[in-house]
Amino acid sequence: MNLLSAKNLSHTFDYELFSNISLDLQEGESVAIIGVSGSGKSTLLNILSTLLKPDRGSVEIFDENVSTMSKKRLWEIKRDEIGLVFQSHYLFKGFTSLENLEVAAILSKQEIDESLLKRLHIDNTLEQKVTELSGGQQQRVSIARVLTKKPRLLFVDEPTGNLDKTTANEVMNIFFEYLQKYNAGMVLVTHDEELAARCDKVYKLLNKELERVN
Ligand SMILES: Nc1ncnc2c1ncn2[C@@H]1O[C@H](COP(=O)(O)OP(=O)(O)OP(=O)(O)O)[C@@H](O)[C@H]1O
Repeated sequence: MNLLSAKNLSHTFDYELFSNISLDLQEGESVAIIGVSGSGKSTLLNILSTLLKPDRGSVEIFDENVSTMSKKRLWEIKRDEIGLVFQSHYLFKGFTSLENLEVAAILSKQEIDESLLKRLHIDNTLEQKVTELSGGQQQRVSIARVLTKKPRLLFVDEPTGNLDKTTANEVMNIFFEYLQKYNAGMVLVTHDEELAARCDKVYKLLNKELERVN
């Protein structure tokens, strides 16, 4: 089964960003998308993660077409199976770290993994309001929150932007271990070619096409 299968996607804002691009993602697989600023990487990620409807083409998740599935099914998939790690964290601002994690745990009926909090070095921030944390700490709380719900699909946009190199590597290790443990898949958008090279496949968005480079 494909976790994700996108076929012949095209999208235009002020200009055509890409046309006729296709991408598949298997269980346990990681795919990186690189490309210059403005080439449409984040737009593509938004389409793959069901946040944005493509002008043309289709996205299938677990072999089900997103554009024809019921609203209820799409909502379930978004709630339980899609994990978004974007630069803007969308944490609940008046809440502590722990409360943010508890919301995810309750909604998805999953347990908070304390060893994950230790590895992300946020186990000592649990009682603090997230607004009192540094950008890098907030980013790690948002990563912990996403992984708490145990999604099968991770969509990750520049996940290590706020982090020093050692922490960034540890975060990527956590993602890769997660993919193996839960048979999940990850689409990673990044400018960092070193980071991209750790993925199973690397594509470049260039001249409106998605070209496999690694
Ligand atoms: N909602 C929107 N409405 C109109 N134009 C948009 C919208 N979102 C993105 N764009 C435009 O589409 C183009 C591609 O943006 P996108 O964020 O997908 O590129 P990117 O490759 O991710 O860039 P970066 O690497 O700088 O994050 C840009 O010109 C941007 O202004």
